[in-house]
Amino acid sequence: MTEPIFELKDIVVTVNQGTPEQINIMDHVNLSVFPGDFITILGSNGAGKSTLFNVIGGNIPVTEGQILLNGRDITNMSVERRTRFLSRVFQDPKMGTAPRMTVAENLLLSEKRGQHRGFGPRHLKTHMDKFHEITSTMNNGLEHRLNTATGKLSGGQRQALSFLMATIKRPDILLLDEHTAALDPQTSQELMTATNNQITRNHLTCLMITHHLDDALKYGNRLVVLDNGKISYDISGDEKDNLTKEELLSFFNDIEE
Ligand SMILES: Nc1ncnc2c1ncn2[C@@H]1O[C@H](COP(=O)(O)OP(=O)(O)OP(=O)(O)O)[C@@H](O)[C@H]1O
Repeated sequence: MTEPIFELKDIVVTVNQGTPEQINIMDHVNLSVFPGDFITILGSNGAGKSTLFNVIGGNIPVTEGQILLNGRDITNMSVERRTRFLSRVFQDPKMGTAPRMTVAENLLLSEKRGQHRGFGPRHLKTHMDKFHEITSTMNNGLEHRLNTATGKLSGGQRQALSFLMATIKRPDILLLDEHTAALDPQTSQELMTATNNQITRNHLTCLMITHHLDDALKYGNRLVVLDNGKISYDISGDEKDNLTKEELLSFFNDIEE
């Protein structure tokens, strides 16, 4: 049987400890992520979606429980060290890219992450063919803007660039934090299509927070619903493929009761 690439074991995050406002914002969460899983994550406002990503990314410490990467305990590993195997794309197009640097320079920065050498113009030149190839897969004209400052791109192009920067080194885990939410509906759908193509083609392991029920149903092999700091549904395979929007909505009705 395939072993999980990443595991959350009985994770508890308690805030305001020792005060009357003490509360578990992550409440005994167990999640095993398998290689190639593409998990869509839904939950009402305040359900704990960002907390889940912050736990995985090491941005907030856990109060109880264990985090494993390929069976190795990384519970107390720093955010910086986790970036060796983990990439995250945020909702805000301004995050993740340096505005004054060109598209190609931003890509080179990601390509060379963790290295001390290889940022000069000569290095950039040797990478241009590759950068042209990968940007053209996003189907939004980014390949024609390799020498444009990132701050001058459209929001959709900038998010596409953030996505490419996050995946260029093929992370073990990719976290998409509502990465299409700040875009207009059409651009959002175009980026979602390109995202899905990249993930499936490259067999990336990905967790994606979304507020769109349709996207949560359409994409991925697995769907997780969070409620009140707990995982209330975790379905995959045929069960997910056969899930209707009405059934999915009923999960939320259950939640809100
Ligand atoms: N540092 C903190 N101190 C106290 N409460 C917190 C803290 N961080 C998060 N919370 C609370 O934990 C709950 C979960 O928050 P979280 O941001 O993870 O939800 P979310 O599902 O991402 O919501 P949204 O969809 O609104 O972004 C919320 O009730 C939030 O107010």
